[in-house]
Amino acid sequence: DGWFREISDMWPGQAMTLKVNQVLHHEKSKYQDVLIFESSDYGTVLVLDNVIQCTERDEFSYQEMITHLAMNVHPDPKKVLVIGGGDGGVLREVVKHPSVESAILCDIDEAVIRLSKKYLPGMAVGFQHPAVTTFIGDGFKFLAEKKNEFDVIITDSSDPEGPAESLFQKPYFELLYSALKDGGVITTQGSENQWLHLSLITNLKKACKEVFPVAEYAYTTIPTYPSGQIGFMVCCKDPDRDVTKPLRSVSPEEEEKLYKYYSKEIHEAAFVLPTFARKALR
Ligand SMILES: NCCCN[C@H]1CC[C@H](NCCCN)CC1
Repeated sequence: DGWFREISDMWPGQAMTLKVNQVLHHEKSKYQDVLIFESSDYGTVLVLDNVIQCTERDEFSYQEMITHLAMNVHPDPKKVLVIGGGDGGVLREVVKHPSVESAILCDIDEAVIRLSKKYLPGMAVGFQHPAVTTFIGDGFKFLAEKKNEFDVIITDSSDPEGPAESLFQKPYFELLYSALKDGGVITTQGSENQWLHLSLITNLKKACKEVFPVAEYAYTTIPTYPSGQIGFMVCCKDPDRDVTKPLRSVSPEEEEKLYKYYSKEIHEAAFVLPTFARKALR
């Protein structure tokens, strides 16, 4: 009947539905089902294994926050790694920082990169920057060979059910820790939000705290993710770093040129949780 329904046991009894004007592409890649459709009101939509990954209308919320919550709490990020992120949106945000000399992306599925370049040019623009290098492969294996190499690592993955499952467990956070230089920062999509599976976030934060001295949970509002928001873990190797406040910021005028969602006020507000969530994540 012309509607896409995001039904999943990860968010029982609820489902975002988007009106479909036209299916643009649908294929089974080596790893997942890839669907791209033109929606009536959210622009082009990328769906993997029936889970909404991003829509043109609201992707900036997620891409900006998962990137700048990390980049702006590092004093001078030169070398950045993105695990996942095959649609290019996070890369687009990373290269907004003049300090970046090298931005490397490792995504397991070439289909996501290929199809994003064709159907999501506003995000895939990130691949065009001269500082960007792209690898196709398993981020877990890629990281295992990297020691003391990156200032910031952003894990922009799909959800725990599917090819990204290993990116939500403690061994992965240990790999991240050893791939980071001193003072390095990571962000990872928090797999759920405070309205859904608070226990998942509690476990994720516990796993992060066993590896990183600093691990804080932040969230952003985004209409097309379940319950209209998504959380992030923000972790740092430096025990004295307060990740809830940006180390670097630009003027409000400059912010309005650089960002559509992020600001230094939003950075701090993102870590302020409602009482029920604050108690659960203590
Ligand atoms: N660059 C955008 C990729 C988006 N990554 C994820 C896609 C799935 C989405 N599920 C939200 C449902 C709760 N897990 C979280 C972000």
